[in-house]
Amino acid sequence: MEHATVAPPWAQAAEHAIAAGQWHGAWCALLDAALPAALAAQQAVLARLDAWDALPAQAAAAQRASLLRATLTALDAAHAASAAHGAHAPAPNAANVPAGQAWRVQGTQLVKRYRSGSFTLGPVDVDVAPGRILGLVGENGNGKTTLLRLLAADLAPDAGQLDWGTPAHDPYALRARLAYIPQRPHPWGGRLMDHLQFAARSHGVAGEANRCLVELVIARLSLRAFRGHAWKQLSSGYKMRFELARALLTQPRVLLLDEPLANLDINAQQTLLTDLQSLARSPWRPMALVLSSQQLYEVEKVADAVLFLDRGQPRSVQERFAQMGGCAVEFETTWPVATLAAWLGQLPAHTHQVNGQTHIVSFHGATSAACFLRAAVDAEMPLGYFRDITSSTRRLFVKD
Ligand SMILES: Nc1ncnc2c1ncn2[C@@H]1O[C@H](COP(=O)(O)OP(=O)(O)OP(=O)(O)O)[C@@H](O)[C@H]1O
Repeated sequence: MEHATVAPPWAQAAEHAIAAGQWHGAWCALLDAALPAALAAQQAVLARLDAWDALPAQAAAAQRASLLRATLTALDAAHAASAAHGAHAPAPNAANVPAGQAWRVQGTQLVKRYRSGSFTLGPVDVDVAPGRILGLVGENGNGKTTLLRLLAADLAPDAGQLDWGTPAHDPYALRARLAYIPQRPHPWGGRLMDHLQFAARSHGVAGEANRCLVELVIARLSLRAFRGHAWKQLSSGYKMRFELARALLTQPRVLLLDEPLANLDINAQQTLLTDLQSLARSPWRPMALVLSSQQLYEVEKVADAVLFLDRGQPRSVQERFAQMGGCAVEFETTWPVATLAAWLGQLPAHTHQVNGQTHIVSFHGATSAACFLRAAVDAEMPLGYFRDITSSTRRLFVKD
């Protein structure tokens, strides 16, 4: 009896997006699958991408779906063939990294002291496996950049050990697969496409493999329309996407980003985080990803773990939540302060902090966020915004 072949999860996700008419999501899934594919498969995907761009705006959904499905089928076949040969297409990269290397980013009892000031980071432990995302949060000046620079081998720790799973005696292998995007990346000269091709070339990717890799990466990061742009012509959001494209060309195993969401509008933040999440969790080339951000809620949505730094010291989020107990809510209302205070006075034991227009109420007893919301609705409180922050690191930013 013949068994129906079950499509791999990436192909199922792509098929789902195609069926739902989510063209961008479908292309993202297909391009993620194309990046580690053999050159011939990459060329076929690029040809279909050109065909897609040439479709008239009013092209029927069925025609679009059919083009995407043909791309999916070709990629699925290419990956199945690679798997049948026991490996995927060899990465066109000069780095002499042993296959199957257990890359991760691990820091044990890391300490960094700046001689010129009184700031000390740590001791802090970090351990991020491939495919996992660690979010670094904390107020300004609490050591997020310092920690990222230690993990990026950009700063040497005063104490503690760093391990990326690569031989410590081989700094080239390490540098080749470790990508760090600083908060304020340096300007670059020339045109975007030329610059990326040069970056790929300097990582040993030449000729047609270079063209295909760069084209796929710029397509994946929605940079196709900006091929000919210079640095100063790009908005902050697209500058960040460029940095990410340049990092991806090195096929990093560890990706470290300092405030990648700064200066991005809310849609751009969400798109970038979704991209980072799917790139980090690539079934072919998973990356250990660490990012710092002030956008707590956005980071919490994608991170597997969050490290809160307070004056250079790591605070155990779970431990703090256990100590705090109860629940906490954040909301905005147009009620006058006196009206709100009178209404809150009827509620069970709580603390109330005001930050600009935003209120945070923490309950010490058994009151749940749902109870608070029900009471607010019953009182017809005008609510412009409401969030249950009981399990959010936002609570750790609240000043007593
Ligand atoms: N090269 C340096 N020499 C001396 N002190 C430094 C140096 N770099 C950073 N610091 C200090 O170390 C502390 C932590 O800085 P760091 O940039 O790591 O914090 P951060 O949490 O990333 O801040 P932000 O959110 O503002 O980027 C700050 O007090 C900063 O002034």
